[in-house]
Amino acid sequence: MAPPELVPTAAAASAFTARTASTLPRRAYVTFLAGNGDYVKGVVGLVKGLRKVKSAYPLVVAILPDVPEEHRQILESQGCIVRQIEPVYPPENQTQFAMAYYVINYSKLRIWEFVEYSKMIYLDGDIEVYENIDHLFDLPDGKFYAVMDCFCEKTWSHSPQYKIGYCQQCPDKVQWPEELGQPPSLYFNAGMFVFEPSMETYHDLLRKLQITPPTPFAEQDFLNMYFKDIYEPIPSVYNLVLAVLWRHPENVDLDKVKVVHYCAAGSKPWRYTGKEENMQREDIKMLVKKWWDIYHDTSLDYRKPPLSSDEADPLVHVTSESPKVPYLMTPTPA
Ligand SMILES: O=c1ccn([C@@H]2O[C@H](COP(=O)(O)OP(=O)(O)O)[C@@H](O)[C@H]2O)c(=O)[nH]1
Ligand SMILES: OC[C@H]1O[C@H](O[C@@H]2[C@@H](O)[C@H](O)[C@@H](O)[C@H](O)[C@@H]2O)[C@H](O)[C@@H](O)[C@H]1O
Ligand SMILES: [Mn+2]
Repeated sequence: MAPPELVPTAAAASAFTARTASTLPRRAYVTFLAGNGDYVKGVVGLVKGLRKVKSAYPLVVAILPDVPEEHRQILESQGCIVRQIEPVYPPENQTQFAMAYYVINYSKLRIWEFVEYSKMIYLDGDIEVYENIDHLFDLPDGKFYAVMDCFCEKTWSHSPQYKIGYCQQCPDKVQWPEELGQPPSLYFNAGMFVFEPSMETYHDLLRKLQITPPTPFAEQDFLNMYFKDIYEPIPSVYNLVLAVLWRHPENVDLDKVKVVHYCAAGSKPWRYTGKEENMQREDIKMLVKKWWDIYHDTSLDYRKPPLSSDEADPLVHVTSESPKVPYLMTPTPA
């Protein structure tokens, strides 16, 4: 039982509830952070980019336990909502992932348990939002929205698509040979997607993961299998997979791109050296500078909003007969 001096009056309680109900962000962006390395810079760049485009929704960061306290504090100081999650591992396997570290990306699946939000947009930490995309939250429920990937990079050299030069970005260039059966279903890049958290889906994902043999693109392959029937492609302006710039230049108008995904080898801005293939392209150098301009822009740093009147009043008028509701984080009276 909370001590009487801390139970708010009915008026304060209903004000709190009303404000919470109207302002509780039933929608949020969410990203994923693992390890004690430099991806935390990616997440800081992401939250500052969302602030620059005046997004109305917060950024939740699902962090693994191996993210150091110092990185958590950096994220909280930038206004992120930090949520610790437990790792998710695929079943025992001998799979060669396209990148060895992809095995940690299965932990992304934990975001389906963030059911305090009705709709979320997942963004990798190596993504930057350059134009407001809040309108994607209004897409109809019941579907899984994401941008189609590209199969032309060496990372796909294990696949039949790559071997015959087939890519969904240019389906008419190379016909899918009949002897290979059906062409592959539309396949999305899992660095950005619009989804609805749900405990039922969450438990089903984890259950199905344990009986699904892992494949080279780890959780991206798994999510494509799982959401195959409700996947809805959205335009590539919402997730420019950088390789498309040189693999399918006819499919890109950089002036219209809203979201850039720095997933090409050597393109992570905070690690950029310019040495890898394609990294000396003028458009890549421009996009890397664009990311750094946001990262270094102190005007985009988080500033706590001024407390509203009743929040500013350290002691919300309390009496003992008020209903018990979670009171504001008012400091205990001296
Ligand atoms: O050491 C790592 C590797 C990956 N990630 C997270 O997992 C996402 C997916 O990895 P990555 O973007 O490197 O994959 P890519 O899109 O380049 O294939 C990253 O964006 C980060 O959000 C992380 O936090 N730490
Ligand atoms: O764990 C698998 C990862 O697979 C995806 O990255 C790939 C994919 O985009 C390929 O098409 C590219 O060729 C490749 O460079 C890039 O790394 C997602 O971006 C990432 O979030 C994550 O799901
Ligand atoms: Mn990525």
